[in-house]
Amino acid sequence: MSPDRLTLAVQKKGRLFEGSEDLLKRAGVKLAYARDALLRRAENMPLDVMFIRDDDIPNFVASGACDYGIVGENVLYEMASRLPRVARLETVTKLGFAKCKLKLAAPNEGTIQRVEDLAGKTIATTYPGLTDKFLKERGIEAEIIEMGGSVEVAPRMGIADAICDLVSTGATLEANGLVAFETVLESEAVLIRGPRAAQNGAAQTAELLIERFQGVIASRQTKYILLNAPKDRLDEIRAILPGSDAPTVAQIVGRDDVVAVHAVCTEAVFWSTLEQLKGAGARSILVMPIEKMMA
Ligand SMILES: Nc1ncnc2c1ncn2[C@@H]1O[C@H](COP(=O)(O)OP(=O)(O)OP(=O)(O)O)[C@@H](O)[C@H]1O
Ligand SMILES: O=P(O)(O)OC[C@H]1O[C@H](OP(=O)(O)OP(=O)(O)O)[C@H](O)[C@@H]1O
Ligand SMILES: [Mg+2]
Repeated sequence: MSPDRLTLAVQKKGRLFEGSEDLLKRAGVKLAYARDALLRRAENMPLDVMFIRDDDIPNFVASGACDYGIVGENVLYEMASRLPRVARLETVTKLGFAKCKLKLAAPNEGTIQRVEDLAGKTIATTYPGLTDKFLKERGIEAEIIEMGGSVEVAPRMGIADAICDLVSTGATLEANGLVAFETVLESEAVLIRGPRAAQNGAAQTAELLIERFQGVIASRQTKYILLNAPKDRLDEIRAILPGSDAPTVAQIVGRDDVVAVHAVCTEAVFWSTLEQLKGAGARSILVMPIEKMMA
């Protein structure tokens, strides 16, 4: 691998792939077309993107095979519990996608309803390191059964009494007659940096890419709001605008009682926010996405 090109490891296919691809695209990275390639070069910057299985990403980065990686915190911490060099990896930034929780769950209306009930029981999981750490911290002795996937079927098949697995909507748990009773970890995709990244000749590219990633993340829920506000209710309307400290207030030609307000809102704008604004007298409310942001 060229020392002057930055390397970034991302998941080849799966739940992290789409978010990683979207982030790169929004950050202006143009990847050269290559069908089923393990490595794709960026056409417009000295960057190579390596497509691998997510479990391999922390170790690829920790060993210096790649400078950076995009991986779920769940996999990062699980691997960190097994490999000291992974435990030393630096998390550069959270990326705001692939949000899920690692949870303990057991059959509906069974005898396991809280963590203490796990003593002497069996727990199936793809995350033995994280599960073990959680149980040890609480002084509970239980047998951990490692599985590669489809963990939710384990109790029904008589393989384990409980499970420790990822949950997002909860649909998979429900479909398998399971109920969660404890959260072990809250996880999302993160950007990790390896020990050799700083020495790479393309460290400047990394700086630029990280700044762009942070811009993409910040602009995701940031919205630009335009509205007309009665002058005498301006303070009330400003207080409703989510995460906006300095809106622009402009005159409207021919109107003395109403002003135009332009605001960048850094927190989520819901339908209920618009209803509140309308209730405070705002009219002609427009909410627009922001494509790019740089501080
Ligand atoms: N239901 C979910 N909702 C949101 N994020 C999830 C969900 N399930 C998993 N994730 C996140 O996405 C990551 C990848 O999940 P995926 O199911 O694609 O993994 P995998 O099958 O182990 O993939 P690979 O073949 O790369 O090893 C998980 O480690 C987790 O961080
Ligand atoms: O709470 P839910 O929204 O139902 O999501 C949870 C499921 O999603 C993940 O599996 P995935 O669908 O990625 O399949 P996999 O087991 O093959 O990785 C996870 O392992 C759960 O099984
Ligand atoms: Mg995996």
